[in-house]
Amino acid sequence: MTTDLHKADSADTSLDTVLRTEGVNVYYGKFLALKDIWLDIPKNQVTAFIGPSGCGKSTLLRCYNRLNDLIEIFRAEGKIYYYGENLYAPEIDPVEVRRRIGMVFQKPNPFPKSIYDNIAFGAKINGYKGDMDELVERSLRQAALWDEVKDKLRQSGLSISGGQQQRLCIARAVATQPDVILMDEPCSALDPISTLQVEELIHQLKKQYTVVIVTHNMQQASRVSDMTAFFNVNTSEGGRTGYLVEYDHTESIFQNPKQQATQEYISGRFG
Ligand SMILES: Nc1ncnc2c1ncn2[C@@H]1O[C@H](COP(=O)(O)OP(=O)(O)OP(=O)(O)O)[C@@H](O)[C@H]1O
Repeated sequence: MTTDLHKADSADTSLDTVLRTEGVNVYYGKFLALKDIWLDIPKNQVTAFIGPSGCGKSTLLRCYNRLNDLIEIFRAEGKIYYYGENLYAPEIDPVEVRRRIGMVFQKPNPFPKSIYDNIAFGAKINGYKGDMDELVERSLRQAALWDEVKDKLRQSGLSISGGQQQRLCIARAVATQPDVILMDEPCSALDPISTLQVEELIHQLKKQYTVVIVTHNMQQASRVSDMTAFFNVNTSEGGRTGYLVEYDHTESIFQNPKQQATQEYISGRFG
Protein backbone atom coordinates (compact mmCIF):
# COMPACT_ATOMS: atom_id res chain seq x y z
CA MET A 1 0.00 0.00 0.00
CA THR A 2 1.36 3.43 -0.83
CA THR A 3 0.34 6.90 0.16
CA ASP A 4 2.96 8.42 -2.09
CA LEU A 5 0.98 9.30 -5.17
CA HIS A 6 3.99 10.18 -7.23
CA LYS A 7 4.30 6.44 -7.22
CA ALA A 8 0.64 5.69 -7.84
CA ASP A 9 -0.11 4.32 -11.26
CA SER A 10 -1.10 7.31 -13.28
CA ALA A 11 -3.31 8.09 -16.23
CA ASP A 12 -2.49 8.09 -19.92
CA THR A 13 -0.69 11.39 -20.41
CA SER A 14 -1.40 11.44 -24.16
CA LEU A 15 -4.94 12.70 -23.49
CA ASP A 16 -5.67 16.42 -23.12
CA THR A 17 -5.83 17.33 -19.47
CA VAL A 18 -8.68 19.52 -18.26
CA LEU A 19 -8.07 19.36 -14.51
CA ARG A 20 -4.66 18.68 -13.03
CA THR A 21 -4.44 17.81 -9.35
CA GLU A 22 -0.99 18.26 -7.87
CA GLY A 23 -0.19 17.14 -4.34
CA VAL A 24 -3.57 18.08 -2.91
CA ASN A 25 -4.20 17.70 0.81
CA VAL A 26 -7.63 18.52 2.18
CA TYR A 27 -8.37 19.32 5.81
CA TYR A 28 -11.64 19.78 7.63
CA GLY A 29 -10.38 21.65 10.67
CA LYS A 30 -7.46 19.55 11.93
CA PHE A 31 -8.71 16.38 10.24
CA LEU A 32 -6.72 15.37 7.15
CA ALA A 33 -9.42 14.01 4.83
CA LEU A 34 -7.32 13.56 1.68
CA LYS A 35 -3.56 13.20 1.42
CA ASP A 36 -1.25 14.01 -1.48
CA ILE A 37 -3.56 13.52 -4.43
CA TRP A 38 -2.04 13.62 -7.91
CA LEU A 39 -4.55 13.07 -10.70
CA ASP A 40 -5.18 14.35 -14.23
CA ILE A 41 -8.73 14.47 -15.57
CA PRO A 42 -8.74 13.98 -19.35
CA LYS A 43 -10.93 15.96 -21.75
CA ASN A 44 -14.10 14.45 -23.21
CA GLN A 45 -13.75 11.35 -21.13
CA VAL A 46 -15.71 10.00 -18.20
CA THR A 47 -13.57 9.59 -15.08
CA ALA A 48 -15.01 7.60 -12.18
CA PHE A 49 -13.97 7.89 -8.53
CA ILE A 50 -14.54 4.70 -6.57
CA GLY A 51 -13.60 3.55 -3.09
CA PRO A 52 -15.02 2.80 0.34
CA SER A 53 -17.14 5.24 2.28
CA GLY A 54 -15.23 8.20 3.70
CA CYS A 55 -12.19 7.92 1.41
CA GLY A 56 -12.78 11.45 0.16
CA LYS A 57 -14.31 10.95 -3.30
CA SER A 58 -16.93 13.67 -2.84
CA THR A 59 -14.43 15.93 -1.13
CA LEU A 60 -12.11 15.79 -4.13
CA LEU A 61 -14.99 16.24 -6.56
CA ARG A 62 -16.11 19.37 -4.73
CA CYS A 63 -12.55 20.75 -4.86
CA TYR A 64 -12.87 20.93 -8.65
CA ASN A 65 -15.64 23.52 -8.60
CA ARG A 66 -14.68 25.15 -5.32
CA LEU A 67 -17.86 24.01 -3.65
CA ASN A 68 -15.89 23.17 -0.50
CA ASP A 69 -15.17 26.90 -0.13
CA LEU A 70 -18.64 27.13 1.36
CA ILE A 71 -17.52 24.90 4.28
CA GLU A 72 -15.88 27.08 6.92
CA ILE A 73 -13.46 24.45 8.26
CA PHE A 74 -12.30 23.34 4.78
CA ARG A 75 -8.69 24.00 3.80
CA ALA A 76 -6.74 22.71 0.81
CA GLU A 77 -3.03 22.54 0.10
CA GLY A 78 -1.38 21.74 -3.21
CA LYS A 79 -2.58 22.89 -6.61
CA ILE A 80 -5.53 22.26 -8.91
CA TYR A 81 -5.14 23.57 -12.44
CA TYR A 82 -7.98 24.02 -14.91
CA TYR A 83 -6.41 24.17 -18.37
CA GLY A 84 -3.22 25.24 -16.68
CA GLU A 85 -4.87 27.97 -14.60
CA ASN A 86 -4.65 27.72 -10.81
CA LEU A 87 -8.27 27.29 -9.70
CA TYR A 88 -7.51 28.62 -6.23
CA ALA A 89 -5.60 31.74 -7.30
CA PRO A 90 -6.94 34.88 -5.59
CA GLU A 91 -8.10 36.45 -8.86
CA ILE A 92 -10.29 33.47 -9.78
CA ASP A 93 -14.03 34.01 -9.26
CA PRO A 94 -15.52 30.85 -7.69
CA VAL A 95 -18.93 31.65 -9.19
CA GLU A 96 -17.46 31.56 -12.69
CA VAL A 97 -15.63 28.34 -11.78
CA ARG A 98 -18.98 26.79 -10.83
CA ARG A 99 -20.52 27.92 -14.11
CA ARG A 100 -17.79 26.26 -16.13
CA ILE A 101 -17.57 23.24 -13.89
CA GLY A 102 -21.18 22.27 -13.18
CA MET A 103 -22.44 19.75 -10.68
CA VAL A 104 -25.19 17.18 -10.37
CA PHE A 105 -25.90 15.84 -6.89
CA GLN A 106 -26.92 12.51 -5.43
CA LYS A 107 -30.52 13.49 -4.76
CA PRO A 108 -32.30 15.17 -7.66
CA ASN A 109 -32.80 18.76 -6.49
CA PRO A 110 -34.88 20.70 -9.03
CA PHE A 111 -35.91 24.20 -7.99
CA PRO A 112 -39.56 24.45 -6.88
CA LYS A 113 -40.28 26.13 -10.20
CA SER A 114 -41.61 25.04 -13.58
CA ILE A 115 -39.60 22.68 -15.75
CA TYR A 116 -38.97 25.61 -18.09
CA ASP A 117 -37.80 27.91 -15.32
CA ASN A 118 -35.53 25.28 -13.83
CA ILE A 119 -33.45 25.79 -16.94
CA ALA A 120 -34.15 29.44 -17.70
CA PHE A 121 -33.44 30.62 -14.14
CA GLY A 122 -29.73 29.74 -14.04
CA ALA A 123 -29.25 30.93 -17.61
CA LYS A 124 -30.80 34.33 -16.76
CA ILE A 125 -28.60 34.69 -13.68
CA ASN A 126 -25.61 33.92 -15.87
CA GLY A 127 -26.66 36.71 -18.22
CA TYR A 128 -27.81 34.51 -21.10
CA LYS A 129 -29.06 36.84 -23.86
CA GLY A 130 -30.03 34.31 -26.54
CA ASP A 131 -33.38 32.72 -27.36
CA MET A 132 -34.55 31.19 -24.06
CA ASP A 133 -37.07 28.78 -25.67
CA GLU A 134 -34.32 27.45 -27.85
CA LEU A 135 -31.95 27.02 -24.88
CA VAL A 136 -34.61 25.20 -22.85
CA GLU A 137 -35.35 22.81 -25.71
CA ARG A 138 -31.69 22.21 -26.52
CA SER A 139 -30.80 21.55 -22.88
CA LEU A 140 -33.73 19.17 -22.38
CA ARG A 141 -32.82 17.36 -25.58
CA GLN A 142 -29.21 17.02 -24.42
CA ALA A 143 -30.50 15.52 -21.19
CA ALA A 144 -32.70 13.08 -23.15
CA LEU A 145 -35.80 14.52 -21.48
CA TRP A 146 -37.41 16.71 -24.15
CA ASP A 147 -39.86 14.16 -25.53
CA GLU A 148 -41.13 13.32 -22.05
CA VAL A 149 -41.73 16.91 -20.90
CA LYS A 150 -42.25 19.04 -24.01
CA ASP A 151 -46.00 19.21 -23.37
CA LYS A 152 -45.69 20.15 -19.71
CA LEU A 153 -42.95 22.73 -19.55
CA ARG A 154 -45.01 24.94 -17.22
CA GLN A 155 -45.55 22.12 -14.70
CA SER A 156 -43.45 22.04 -11.56
CA GLY A 157 -40.04 20.40 -11.84
CA LEU A 158 -41.01 18.53 -8.68
CA SER A 159 -44.04 16.91 -10.35
CA ILE A 160 -42.03 14.52 -12.54
CA SER A 161 -40.45 11.18 -11.57
CA GLY A 162 -37.14 10.95 -9.70
CA GLY A 163 -35.32 9.80 -12.81
CA GLN A 164 -36.83 12.63 -14.84
CA GLN A 165 -35.94 15.09 -12.07
CA GLN A 166 -32.32 13.96 -12.22
CA ARG A 167 -32.27 14.42 -15.99
CA LEU A 168 -33.82 17.87 -15.44
CA CYS A 169 -30.92 18.66 -13.09
CA ILE A 170 -28.52 17.50 -15.80
CA ALA A 171 -30.37 19.73 -18.31
CA ARG A 172 -30.06 22.63 -15.85
CA ALA A 173 -26.32 21.98 -15.53
CA VAL A 174 -25.90 21.78 -19.29
CA ALA A 175 -27.86 25.02 -19.86
CA THR A 176 -25.18 27.15 -18.23
CA GLN A 177 -22.86 25.89 -20.99
CA PRO A 178 -20.25 24.31 -18.76
CA ASP A 179 -17.13 22.56 -19.86
CA VAL A 180 -16.99 19.95 -17.12
CA ILE A 181 -19.87 18.19 -15.35
CA LEU A 182 -19.21 16.73 -11.91
CA MET A 183 -21.65 14.06 -10.77
CA ASP A 184 -21.79 12.91 -7.16
CA GLU A 185 -23.52 9.52 -7.14
CA PRO A 186 -26.12 10.76 -9.62
CA CYS A 187 -28.01 7.46 -9.78
CA SER A 188 -28.01 6.35 -6.17
CA ALA A 189 -31.58 7.59 -5.61
CA LEU A 190 -32.89 6.20 -8.91
CA ASP A 191 -34.57 2.95 -9.93
CA PRO A 192 -32.70 0.59 -12.31
CA ILE A 193 -34.43 1.85 -15.49
CA SER A 194 -33.80 5.51 -14.66
CA THR A 195 -30.22 4.57 -13.76
CA LEU A 196 -29.66 3.04 -17.19
CA GLN A 197 -31.16 6.13 -18.84
CA VAL A 198 -28.82 8.41 -16.93
CA GLU A 199 -25.86 6.14 -17.71
CA GLU A 200 -26.73 6.26 -21.41
CA LEU A 201 -26.97 10.02 -21.11
CA ILE A 202 -23.52 10.24 -19.49
CA HIS A 203 -22.21 8.31 -22.46
CA GLN A 204 -23.70 10.91 -24.82
CA LEU A 205 -22.57 13.87 -22.73
CA LYS A 206 -18.89 13.04 -22.97
CA LYS A 207 -18.92 13.94 -26.68
CA GLN A 208 -19.29 17.54 -25.58
CA TYR A 209 -18.28 17.63 -21.94
CA THR A 210 -15.72 16.22 -19.58
CA VAL A 211 -17.48 14.18 -16.91
CA VAL A 212 -16.23 13.17 -13.46
CA ILE A 213 -18.50 10.83 -11.54
CA VAL A 214 -18.41 9.52 -7.98
CA THR A 215 -20.09 6.15 -7.71
CA HIS A 216 -20.44 3.39 -5.16
CA ASN A 217 -21.58 1.07 -7.88
CA MET A 218 -18.66 -0.69 -9.49
CA GLN A 219 -20.74 -2.04 -12.36
CA GLN A 220 -21.70 1.54 -13.07
CA ALA A 221 -18.06 2.66 -13.04
CA SER A 222 -17.16 -0.11 -15.45
CA ARG A 223 -20.15 0.67 -17.70
CA VAL A 224 -19.83 4.43 -17.95
CA SER A 225 -16.25 5.45 -17.38
CA ASP A 226 -13.10 5.52 -19.47
CA MET A 227 -10.79 6.18 -16.53
CA THR A 228 -11.17 5.00 -12.94
CA ALA A 229 -9.48 6.28 -9.80
CA PHE A 230 -9.59 3.98 -6.78
CA PHE A 231 -9.27 5.66 -3.38
CA ASN A 232 -8.85 4.01 -0.02
CA VAL A 233 -8.72 5.06 3.61
CA ASN A 234 -5.57 4.87 5.71
CA THR A 235 -6.42 4.20 9.33
CA SER A 236 -2.87 3.48 10.48
CA GLU A 237 -2.34 6.87 12.14
CA GLY A 238 -5.58 6.76 14.08
CA GLY A 239 -7.49 8.94 11.60
CA ARG A 240 -9.30 8.03 8.41
CA THR A 241 -7.31 9.76 5.71
CA GLY A 242 -8.20 9.13 2.08
CA TYR A 243 -5.56 8.59 -0.56
CA LEU A 244 -5.38 7.53 -4.20
CA VAL A 245 -4.32 3.93 -4.64
CA GLU A 246 -4.47 3.53 -8.39
CA TYR A 247 -5.62 5.47 -11.42
CA ASP A 248 -5.83 3.97 -14.86
CA HIS A 249 -8.05 3.10 -17.80
CA THR A 250 -11.23 1.56 -16.43
CA GLU A 251 -10.56 -1.70 -18.22
CA SER A 252 -7.16 -2.05 -16.54
CA ILE A 253 -8.55 -1.21 -13.10
CA PHE A 254 -11.26 -3.85 -13.39
CA GLN A 255 -9.43 -6.52 -15.33
CA ASN A 256 -5.83 -6.10 -14.38
CA PRO A 257 -5.36 -3.89 -11.31
CA LYS A 258 -1.77 -3.33 -10.28
CA GLN A 259 -2.42 -2.86 -6.57
CA GLN A 260 -3.65 -5.61 -4.28
CA ALA A 261 -6.02 -3.22 -2.49
CA THR A 262 -7.71 -2.42 -5.81
CA GLN A 263 -8.08 -6.12 -6.56
CA GLU A 264 -9.61 -6.73 -3.14
CA TYR A 265 -12.00 -3.82 -3.45
CA ILE A 266 -13.28 -4.64 -6.93
CA SER A 267 -13.76 -8.26 -5.99
CA GLY A 268 -15.93 -7.13 -3.09
CA ARG A 269 -13.63 -8.15 -0.27
CA PHE A 270 -14.02 -4.81 1.52
CA GLY A 271 -15.82 -1.48 1.27
N1 LIG B 1 -18.25 19.22 5.80
C1 LIG B 1 -17.46 18.36 6.42
N2 LIG B 1 -16.97 18.62 7.64
C2 LIG B 1 -16.17 17.77 8.29
N3 LIG B 1 -15.77 16.57 7.79
C3 LIG B 1 -16.23 16.25 6.57
C4 LIG B 1 -17.09 17.11 5.82
N4 LIG B 1 -17.39 16.50 4.65
C5 LIG B 1 -16.75 15.32 4.67
N5 LIG B 1 -16.05 15.16 5.82
C6 LIG B 1 -15.23 14.01 6.19
O1 LIG B 1 -14.24 13.83 5.20
C7 LIG B 1 -14.04 12.46 4.91
C8 LIG B 1 -14.30 12.22 3.44
O2 LIG B 1 -15.69 12.41 3.18
P1 LIG B 1 -16.32 12.30 1.73
O3 LIG B 1 -17.77 12.56 1.85
O4 LIG B 1 -15.53 13.14 0.80
O5 LIG B 1 -16.03 10.76 1.40
P2 LIG B 1 -16.68 9.84 0.30
O6 LIG B 1 -15.61 8.91 -0.16
O7 LIG B 1 -17.35 10.67 -0.74
O8 LIG B 1 -17.75 9.05 1.19
P3 LIG B 1 -19.14 8.39 0.79
O9 LIG B 1 -18.82 7.36 -0.24
O10 LIG B 1 -19.62 7.80 2.08
O11 LIG B 1 -20.02 9.50 0.28
C9 LIG B 1 -14.99 11.69 5.83
O12 LIG B 1 -14.25 11.26 6.96
C10 LIG B 1 -16.03 12.71 6.19
O13 LIG B 1 -16.58 12.46 7.47
